[in-house]
Amino acid sequence: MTLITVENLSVSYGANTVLRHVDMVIEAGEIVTIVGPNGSGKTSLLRAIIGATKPSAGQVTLKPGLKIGYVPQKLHIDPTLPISVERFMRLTNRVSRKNCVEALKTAGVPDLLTRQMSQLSGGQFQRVLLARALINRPDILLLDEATQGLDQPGSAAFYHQIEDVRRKTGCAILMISHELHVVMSASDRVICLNGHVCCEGSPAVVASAPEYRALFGTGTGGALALYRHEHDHEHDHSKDSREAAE
Ligand SMILES: Nc1ncnc2c1ncn2[C@@H]1O[C@H](COP(=O)(O)OP(=O)(O)OP(=O)(O)O)[C@@H](O)[C@H]1O
Repeated sequence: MTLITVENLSVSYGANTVLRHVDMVIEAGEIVTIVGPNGSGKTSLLRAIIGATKPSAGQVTLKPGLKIGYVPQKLHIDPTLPISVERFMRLTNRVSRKNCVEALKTAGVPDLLTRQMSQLSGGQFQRVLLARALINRPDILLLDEATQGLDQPGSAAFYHQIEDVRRKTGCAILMISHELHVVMSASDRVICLNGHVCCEGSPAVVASAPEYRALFGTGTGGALALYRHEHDHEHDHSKDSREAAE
């Protein structure tokens, strides 16, 4: 079942057109990652999907009644503000304590309910944001650079958590990331964006696509291999070494 259809989408800020003719479909239950250099329009695309930015052309169609959970890039909470995890989670959602506990469990941090937000580690904080996005049982989670500020093992652990969330809840996931090598392992499909869709496909296909390599170089090919054991596809390393030798 199709959750989101983006057709011929263009987004402009004044005379500056940042997205041109973008077509994209997100199906139920899939994990899709959008990669692209700074300023390539990734956030603008997410904002157009949630209706926060108006397209200058084309359209976004959501499945009727689609429930979206949003995990922001970063959220600043005044460290002097005493607020518990439970209170934070219930600020914007009218939910029971039981629902909070369930969501924290799904996000991999079952024991944080009574902790202070200001005392959480970066990874715990992002998982609380994830739990908050899960409370209303969304059909799809949107994550905008959700691992910013985490180190590489922390990011990898967060993305494994995302895969686990998908397994447990069946929700689709659309995420933006710079950390191509880490995030790709968790993705069914990768869309490489640079004002338009440059290329798209399985992580291995995108990593070896000339358009992707032109934008990001060949460095991530080897790092992707670190995660190969989690996939049933093959990655053509002969090409990497050939290019490295050139
Ligand atoms: N509200 C706005 N008004 C004017 N220009 C904007 C606005 N939001 C974004 N832009 C411009 O649109 C372009 C795309 O920005 P966007 O944030 O969508 O890219 P991004 O791929 O998410 O970038 P990054 O990886 O740096 O977060 C940039 O050149 C940015 O300066």
